[in-house]
Amino acid sequence: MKKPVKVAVTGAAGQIAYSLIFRIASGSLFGPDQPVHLQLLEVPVPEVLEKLKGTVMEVEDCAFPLVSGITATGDMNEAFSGTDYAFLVGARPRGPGMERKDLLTANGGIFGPQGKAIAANASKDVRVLVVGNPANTNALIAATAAKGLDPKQFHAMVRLDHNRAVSLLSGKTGVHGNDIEKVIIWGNHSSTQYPDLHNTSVGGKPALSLIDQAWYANEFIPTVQQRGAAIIKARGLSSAASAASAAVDHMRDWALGSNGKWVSMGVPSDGSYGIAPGVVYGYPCICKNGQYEIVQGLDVNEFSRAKMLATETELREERAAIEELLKA
Ligand SMILES: NC(=O)c1ccc[n+]([C@@H]2O[C@H](COP(=O)([O-])OP(=O)(O)OC[C@H]3O[C@@H](n4cnc5c(N)ncnc54)[C@H](O)[C@@H]3O)[C@@H](O)[C@H]2O)c1
Ligand SMILES: O=C(O)C[C@H](O)C(=O)O
Repeated sequence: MKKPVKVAVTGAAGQIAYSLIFRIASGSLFGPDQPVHLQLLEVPVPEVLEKLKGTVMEVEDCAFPLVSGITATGDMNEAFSGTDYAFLVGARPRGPGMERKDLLTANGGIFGPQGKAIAANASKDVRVLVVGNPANTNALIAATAAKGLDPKQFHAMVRLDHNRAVSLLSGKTGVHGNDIEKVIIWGNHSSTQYPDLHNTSVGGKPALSLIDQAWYANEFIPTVQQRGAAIIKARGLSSAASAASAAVDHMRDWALGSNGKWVSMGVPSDGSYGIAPGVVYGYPCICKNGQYEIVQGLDVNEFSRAKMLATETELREERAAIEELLKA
């Protein structure tokens, strides 16, 4: 048996965690031969910790062969002790009629202290995926606070949008998602994100040769951009199992490699494609040997450039709005 890896999940009594923890424990993340030690963090409020206890009891009752231990705590230093992989999920979700950036004030304050606690306690190679909204700017806050770690160790999740785009295109073309490649989500996990099909192939053919431009511009893009709101309207709660699934996809590809495939990841901009350095921006990435690289050299037409800039502008505005948190 391999040595267990330590996997932290924050917001561990919440609805995404209720799916995510069980996926990690069952081996969906690292495969059937990798034991995991679960580190579950919640707010130090007695009723919430009691609820977390209930989740832990259920994990125990699954008798998962791969779970080597469980730490459930309201103390972030304990939760991030020796962590190899961290999912920062704990944050308030939006309700109907809200944009995700409306959560910046409520949630921004969570991620600085957690970034600090990760830098102080986690493995120096820790990989952190921020799921809590607004995910891109929260990742920037956490990375900035985590002195001594590389900002590239902090990602934001746009994989749910990527998976939504694949699924929608699959439904339209009748080709299984397995045969759809090179979808890109550029920018923010928000309604300004740009789902780009200019490089996408569907069953080996260019996607844009199979769908008409009007459907792409007027149906496909807005549907992907608004899918989170559509789920909230239908369920009365924000997406949970699909978010957990996307989080597993993101972390697995980052850690184990994407096998040459393009995957969309919110990563700190290095200036690629003219995007402001530092903002956490959705890019097409290829992962290998535990590292990611932004796909370079793509042609960007005027249509795409305008949309990439719109989402970059929103991210700059979010960064300006929390400037004080970046200094703390
Ligand atoms: N990036 C994405 O694609 C994506 C997708 C879905 C949801 N989300 C976001 O994920 C977040 C969680 O969603 P949910 O549905 O699980 O919410 P939820 O309300 O069911 O659970 C959130 C949990 O986080 C806990 N929490 C709050 N502050 C915390 C802190 N400082 N430390 C540890 N735990 C803390 C709460 O006590 C709660 O139990 C929301 O912000 C939501 O908008 C992001
Ligand atoms: O839309 C939301 O607020 C939740 C989540 O970010 C989603 O995309 O489903």
